[in-house]
Amino acid sequence: MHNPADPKIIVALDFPAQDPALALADQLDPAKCRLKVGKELFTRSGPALVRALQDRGFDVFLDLKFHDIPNTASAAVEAAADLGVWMVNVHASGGEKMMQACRDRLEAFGKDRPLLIAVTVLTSMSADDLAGIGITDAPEVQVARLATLTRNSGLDGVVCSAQEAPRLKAEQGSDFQLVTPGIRPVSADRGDQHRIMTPTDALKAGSDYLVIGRPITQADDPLAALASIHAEVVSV
Ligand SMILES: O=c1ccn([C@@H]2O[C@H](COP(=O)(O)O)[C@@H](O)[C@H]2O)c(=O)[nH]1
Repeated sequence: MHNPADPKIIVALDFPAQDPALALADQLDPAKCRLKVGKELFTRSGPALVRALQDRGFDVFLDLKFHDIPNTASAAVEAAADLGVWMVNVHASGGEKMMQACRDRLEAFGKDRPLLIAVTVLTSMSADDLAGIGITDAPEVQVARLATLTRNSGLDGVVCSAQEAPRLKAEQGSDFQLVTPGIRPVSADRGDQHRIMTPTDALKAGSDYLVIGRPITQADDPLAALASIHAEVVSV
């Protein structure tokens, strides 16, 4: 059910500089969406940009997908927590020891710690792409395997496709958070995304948060695009 205190839409600010990112943020309402800062924008604009978004009242998901040895990944997660982000992520394929080290490093932050989630199988990947890296299971099977590893490592949830949400909610429980990119309104271009779903179908399938980038940021009228998606999801 829709909870106005917990916006479900996370707008991916995939911009090459801070000016267009802040220009869009200045038109958005933190009560209606959260914001995601990924590799491109963070590499160009860094922690100052994250603080500028937080100063405007936004929860920030720092989507840097850390994947490294436990000591390095956990130190990076701690740095994200020091920044006061709402959510941070690692790659589940970094393994249980890496994920546990990241979770342990956040304990010192108590109730102020960010949500820690793990990427399972990128939503751009198909079964053929997985086979290309030596994984012959279907994407849904590999996602389910990594979700179990993630939950057993004590993390809060996973990044997956909404297509996998029904299975993950059944297997991992309703409290295990599902963050789903690959969201495409009916008429939107899928671009490089493979495992996609519409906003309404994703929420019905069990997604907790919808990550949406180009259908909003590349629209002729980004505000109208977001308003249309928002109107669609508040009625689910
Ligand atoms: O599996 C994943 C993990 C992360 N992403 C990120 O989400 C957004 C999606 O943007 P769109 O423009 O709506 O495709 C983007 O920042 C990705 O880095 C993902 O797509 N899939």
